[in-house]
Amino acid sequence: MSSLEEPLGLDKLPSLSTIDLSRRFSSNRCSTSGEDSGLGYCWIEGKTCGSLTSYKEDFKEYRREAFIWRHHKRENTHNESENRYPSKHTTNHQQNLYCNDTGPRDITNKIFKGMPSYVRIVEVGPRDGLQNEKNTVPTSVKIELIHRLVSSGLSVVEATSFVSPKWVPQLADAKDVVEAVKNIEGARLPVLTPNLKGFEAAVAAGAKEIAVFASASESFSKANINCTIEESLARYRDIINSSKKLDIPVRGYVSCVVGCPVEGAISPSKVAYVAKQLHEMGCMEISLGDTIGIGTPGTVIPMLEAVMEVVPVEKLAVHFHDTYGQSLPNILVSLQMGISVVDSSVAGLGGCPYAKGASGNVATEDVVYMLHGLGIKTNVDLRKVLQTGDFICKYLGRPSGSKVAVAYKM
Ligand SMILES: CC(C)(COP(=O)([O-])OP(=O)([O-])OC[C@H]1O[C@@H](n2cnc3c(N)ncnc32)[C@H](O)[C@@H]1OP(=O)([O-])[O-])[C@@H](O)C(=O)NCCC(=O)NCCSC(=O)C[C@@](C)(O)CC(=O)[O-]
Repeated sequence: MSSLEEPLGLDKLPSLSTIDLSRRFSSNRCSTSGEDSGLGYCWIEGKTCGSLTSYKEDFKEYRREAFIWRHHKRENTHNESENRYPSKHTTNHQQNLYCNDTGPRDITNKIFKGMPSYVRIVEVGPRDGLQNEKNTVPTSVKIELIHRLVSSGLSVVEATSFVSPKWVPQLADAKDVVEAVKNIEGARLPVLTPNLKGFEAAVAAGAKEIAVFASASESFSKANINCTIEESLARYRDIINSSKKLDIPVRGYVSCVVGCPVEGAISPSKVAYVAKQLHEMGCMEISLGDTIGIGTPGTVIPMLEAVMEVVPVEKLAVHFHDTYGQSLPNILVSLQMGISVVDSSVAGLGGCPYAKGASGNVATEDVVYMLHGLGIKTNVDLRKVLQTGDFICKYLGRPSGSKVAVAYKM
């Protein structure tokens, strides 16, 4: 059985016994019989039943309970995009994609208490995803990537950076990109600016939302933007003063919130200090970046606790690079702590050119798959994100960094 067919083992998680129906996902039970188009029957009582007949028995047994939930889900998915559910041509793995969308929303167990019902995904692929690419990606490809990401339902797509082309040659076409996408409807298209020069260039090109980026590590601040943390905060106060006059919202990033490629572990109090400064100067949201992807829930939780002491949780976002494969558990604990904005990159693209060893961001496809599996809404069409990841990976000539994308193609 492929890994995707392994039961999720939800019944093995601690204290899950309180769930009336500890349901287990198994792809061989996602029938395409059409008996129930896609709802409710992918989660079967935690019984091992491999055959179709036992599935049918299970299904009858839960049809009643599932009815209310199925009816509710159907209402919610009424206006979802077409081809939402498996057809007879759908492969087994592709079925999983649809079945996973039926994750039991009514998870009552305490470990899921307080989880958001909706998570906003901030797609950073066109910026963070491409900035580290060695070979120049044509402007036309970047523009198509942004269009495709927006059409998948992502409501925030970070488009580019207005930084020195000497420092980040890949994004030297920032002006052309913004001029080409600025009128796209249905999504916010923020751009990074490290100083007033970049801010003015971004506004002139038509940018309507800005992101500034400080660091909790002095060494990384110097390496990345050639100034100290305090100097960067002073620059950002100037940007925010200008942005307020133009009614342009500004997001603030804090990089190296867990570790720094030079200094190693970063203290949560330092992260909290920088986040507080950005919040108090007027950033509408603070994204906490594990730039080199070394965080685990064991280090992310204390960092978030420290930051949440000084910045309201609803103003926070998390931004995990996936170097050690810890992004999804880090995101899960972040959600459990009340955060509901998650940054990710299509196909897991990305990495900061000034953070040695930083791998790509967590893949948008994998984040959406996990969230939908928890019954958390994202308004994102996973199939379209997969197609977009396929598009950019084909252009870059390399496999996707998304596990869901790899499984989906099997
Ligand atoms: C900030 C600077 C410019 C300082 O660089 P500097 O050398 O100190 O700047 P300068 O003021 O001395 O100017 C040097 C040259 O750059 C030009 N310049 C100056 N500013 C700009 C501008 N905005 N746009 C375009 N050009 C600019 C300026 O005009 C001058 O041009 P020259 O006279 O040499 O021809 C440089 O260090 C820089 O561009 N750094 C950006 C690096 C970067 O983008 N890193 C990746 C960001 S990702 C990240 O930070 C992490 C994040 C956000 O993803 C979250 C996470 O993962 O943790």
